[in-house]
Amino acid sequence: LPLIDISPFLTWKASPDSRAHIAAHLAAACRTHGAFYLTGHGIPRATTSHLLSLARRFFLENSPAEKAQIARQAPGAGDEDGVRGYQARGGDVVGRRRSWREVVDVYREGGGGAADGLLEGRERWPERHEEMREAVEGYVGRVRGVGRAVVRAMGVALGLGVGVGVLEGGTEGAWVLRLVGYPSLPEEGEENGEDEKEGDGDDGEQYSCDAHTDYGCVTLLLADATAAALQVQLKDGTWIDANPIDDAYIVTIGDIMERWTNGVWQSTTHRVIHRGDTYRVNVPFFFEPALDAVIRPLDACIKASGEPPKYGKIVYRDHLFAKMKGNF
Ligand SMILES: O=C(O)CCC(=O)C(=O)O
Ligand SMILES: [Fe+2]
Repeated sequence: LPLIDISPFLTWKASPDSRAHIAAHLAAACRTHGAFYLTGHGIPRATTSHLLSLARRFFLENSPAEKAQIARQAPGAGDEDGVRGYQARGGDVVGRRRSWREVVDVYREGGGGAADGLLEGRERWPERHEEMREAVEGYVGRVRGVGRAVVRAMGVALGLGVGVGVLEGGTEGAWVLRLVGYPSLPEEGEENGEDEKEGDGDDGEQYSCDAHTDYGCVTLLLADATAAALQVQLKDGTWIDANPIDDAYIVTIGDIMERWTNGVWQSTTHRVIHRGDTYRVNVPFFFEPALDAVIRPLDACIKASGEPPKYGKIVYRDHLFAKMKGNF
């Protein structure tokens, strides 16, 4: 996968030439690979490694009962909104398969404005997870800035001059942060004593996380050093390992970006097959449009695609809530 240094979009001092240079690389990366390594993001290594190690400790050092204290609840139970919190292995479904992983989902607070209270909840970090709450909040403050820089660069890459509509109108975008823990997949044929469908596809293959595209705008993956786990599908259908590079994010394109670009950039199909001995930890950050953003193919992209608009108009909130209700 290509390497993109985003630093010219994070400082006022960068020359227009340096930005144009990066934007040209970015355009090629998004069109041909749909994923890239992001360097020059400016988030200290201490911040990212602290968050990864807290996530690892959360998954490995808490009992199931302790984790269940922040388990996802049905919408409407207390002030729960049915999307935040912990899901044990087997709870999370991607594609047609149960994932072989445990997750904690953290959403921006502030309400979704849905009649049924979806996204109206608050984060619940029990006292003993205070350090985690602080680390997540501090990290989100920084990684959102990187997300903004990426979409600003994408706007330039698409010839729009501004950030692909994400920041239009000054409305603050939505976001989701996920802490993910991957135990190693069981050996082939090994009896795991549980629901045999778990992690097990129709084709007999096992996946830690089945092939999918992310539903939002762009995803910034902060992963530990585990190699041979995440795979990205190239446009010709072949799968390649997207192994982590020290201090770089792996960025993938989501469905919203495909709609905005009228398919000039297609959302990235990816999956996880983790057979290594170690417990893998990953913290994807999903950088999203504002909930009230109206998403339709952008005029410049319709022109560039040389095709009529392929996607209708949607409001991001409706798109997101439909995904949430279908458990993605
Ligand atoms: O664990 C990974 O590397 C990817 C996770 C992922 O694709 C997701 O949670 O959407
Ligand atoms: Fe994903």
